[in-house]
Amino acid sequence: MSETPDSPAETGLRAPSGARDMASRAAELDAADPLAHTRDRFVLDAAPDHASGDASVYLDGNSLGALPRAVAGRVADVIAREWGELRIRSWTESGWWTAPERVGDKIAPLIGAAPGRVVVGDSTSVNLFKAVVGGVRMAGKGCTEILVDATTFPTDGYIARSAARMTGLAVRPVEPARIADEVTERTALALVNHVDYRTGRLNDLPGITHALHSAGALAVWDLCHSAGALPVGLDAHHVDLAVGCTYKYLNGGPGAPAYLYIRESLQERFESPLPGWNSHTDPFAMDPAYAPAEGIARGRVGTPDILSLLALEAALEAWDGVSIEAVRTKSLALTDFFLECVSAYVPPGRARSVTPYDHQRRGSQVSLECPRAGEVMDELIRRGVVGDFRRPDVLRFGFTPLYTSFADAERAAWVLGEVLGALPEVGSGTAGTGG
Ligand SMILES: Cc1ncc(COP(=O)(O)O)c(C=O)c1O
Ligand SMILES: Nc1c(O)cccc1C(=O)C[C@H](N)C(=O)O
Repeated sequence: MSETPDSPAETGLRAPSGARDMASRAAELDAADPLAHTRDRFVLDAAPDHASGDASVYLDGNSLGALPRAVAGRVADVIAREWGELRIRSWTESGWWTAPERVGDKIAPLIGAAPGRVVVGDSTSVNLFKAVVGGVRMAGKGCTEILVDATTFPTDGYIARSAARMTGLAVRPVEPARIADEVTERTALALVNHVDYRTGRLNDLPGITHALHSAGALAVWDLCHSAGALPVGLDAHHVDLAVGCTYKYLNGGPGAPAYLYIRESLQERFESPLPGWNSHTDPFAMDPAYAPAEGIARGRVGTPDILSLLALEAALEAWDGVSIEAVRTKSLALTDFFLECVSAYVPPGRARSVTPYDHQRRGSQVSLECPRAGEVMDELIRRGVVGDFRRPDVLRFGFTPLYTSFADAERAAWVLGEVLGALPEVGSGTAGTGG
């Protein structure tokens, strides 16, 4: 990995203390946790117990968030009453037609956006396409290139390359930390991941955005691994365009629709490359000539995926009375504590954290490099600790403050210590989830 470790925990893990005082510390931390009550808003296994392997610890909310309790009843009502009884009337009477903007306004405070700047619909990949092509169309005439985060999740790179081909620009991969030095007056925009999906590294959104603006380029952020895990501050940092999924820390469910943020002052100039009838100023005019809607609705394309969209809306109720700042505080405490438990339980030299120790650079996951990581994750899952594996050698553990407890973190580290301690005996199974 290209990451340079920056913490004691990353350079050599201490000998297993065997000390169960970490378990008592976890109990104390859980007792003092102001977000402990939100765990009941989710469907999860019973509290973890070292003596039995029955209950699982779910540390994969950075891939698929757990099911919020409010979702099943709401979806049942949408199906039985809104669809089953009201049928077509629900487009207006049940608020289906305006759901993309309404749900966008519910996500907005979590990513630091005022109302009217976020629209929900389509996948992350599709919204990346809208953002990148829309951004290039707003960039200066002499621009010849798009910068792409060299460590990006692959879909962003694929989409950026295709968008560049269509708009006649080149794509240049650049490490996020180098963007301020590499941006030039020929750069139309940079597409950057806020949190790196493999390492959990948090990129400097305010600094990179400022550097891009200073060179006259636009900043386009992928928030998949930060939205719902930490404050993003889109409006405060003058981000131009942003995109994110809702199935990770926002718990919207498998395939839940993504969202697009467009800075208010750019909305009038935003020309969607996918101008479907739902983004028309008067969709039911059925006008052959396209005229974009005012405001964020011009980020829409076609008919919204109502069942998933309304499941997401219900999922967002899990945030009632919760501030994103409180979530960030707990996220850092959880990842600190997990790293400490890993240091205590994992035999020296068996694993190395590639997640930055510095709070300013850390998202809400811990990634550990170790040999035979696929087999290790298979064994962890068999023993009830669900994280995931990314090739070739990364174990990922995601921490969702709304439902992850300190006891979860301690148990996961304990089981990891046992599995890595017995590494020669680990079977030669196949790769873990999502490899
Ligand atoms: C950073 C990032 N971008 C995009 C995606 C996926 O895009 P889509 O929702 O279109 O599958 C993911 C995860 O799947 C991701 O981690
Ligand atoms: N979107 C996913 C899916 O449809 C299936 C399995 C995993 C995913 C993921 O979200 C992967 C995730 N973005 C990652 O960080 O690796």
